[in-house]
Amino acid sequence: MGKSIVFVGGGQMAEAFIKGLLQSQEATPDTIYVVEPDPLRRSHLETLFHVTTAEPGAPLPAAAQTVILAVKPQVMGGVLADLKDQLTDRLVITVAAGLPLSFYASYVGDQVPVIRVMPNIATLVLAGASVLCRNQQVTDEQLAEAEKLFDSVGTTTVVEERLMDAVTGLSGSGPAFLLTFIEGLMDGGIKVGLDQRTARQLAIQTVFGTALLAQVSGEHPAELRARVTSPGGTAISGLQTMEEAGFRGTVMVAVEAAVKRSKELGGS
Ligand SMILES: NC(=O)C1=CN([C@@H]2O[C@H](COP(=O)(O)OP(=O)(O)OC[C@H]3O[C@@H](n4cnc5c(N)ncnc54)[C@H](OP(=O)(O)O)[C@@H]3O)[C@@H](O)[C@H]2O)C=CC1
Ligand SMILES: O=C(O)[C@@H]1CCC=N1
Repeated sequence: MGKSIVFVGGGQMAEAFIKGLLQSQEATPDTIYVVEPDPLRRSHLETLFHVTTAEPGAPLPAAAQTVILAVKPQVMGGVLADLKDQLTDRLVITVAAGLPLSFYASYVGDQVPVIRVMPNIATLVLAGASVLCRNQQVTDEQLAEAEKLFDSVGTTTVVEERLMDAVTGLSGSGPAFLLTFIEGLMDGGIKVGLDQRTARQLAIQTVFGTALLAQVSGEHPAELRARVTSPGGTAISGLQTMEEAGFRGTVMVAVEAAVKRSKELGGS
């Protein structure tokens, strides 16, 4: 990309992006500027990535054409109220859950190009799943530029805005569900006598390898699962317990609950 980028908010998501952008060489430290109130976070990011940081209130660098808003939805209104005059000539990219494009227009007007993104935490290891939508002011060139940015840290999908809450429930919140599943696998292993280190390694590699298999094969998960499930074997015994406990339904309801919360955060 080569042009400078401002991150407003230097928390978990900003850190994931900065790491990904630097690792993929899509940006260099001198092109990244982070606005963050917490001095410990600022110093953490400076030490780790050699980027420039500042407290909120300092003017944003004039050369930065792209501003990535990475603060919590609950504080976004205040951030936009403070920055609105500095956002008019830039491309605004927001990663906040829930907030619709109209929310940004209510602060900065409807002439500012805004791209709404739902990334996920796997961006940290260049394996994120980002989903984008745009307002009418975003040109095809700006969208392509944003896609390139997010492609550098994983996959990018462009959707209509009406689907953003749905993807927030699935790919945005999904890592939390999967990590809980990994914990469950680990605890199961520990319960039957494995040490923690072995249980962790096996749980993670099993989830990783299975996801890779599902991706590479292109087969429906049910077809792959049938291959692991020998008649009268071990897997079918475990699967029966999962079905009896309503595991699949619980996962579905978890996605739905996250979607509901995304809608609430967006005010609907
Ligand atoms: N974490 C995730 O997996 C995902 C998060 N998101 C979205 O990304 C956004 C950021 O989330 P996440 O990184 O997890 O949150 P964090 O709380 O880790 O990061 C937000 C940062 O913004 C800082 N901040 C608060 N007020 C201001 C301000 N006025 N100006 C600049 N920075 C400010 C906070 O500082 P302080 O803590 O001192 O208040 C904090 O360091 C959210 O909107 C979330 O919905 C989207 C997808 C996945
Ligand atoms: O929990 C959250 O609100 C953020 C958005 C998606 C994942 N984490």
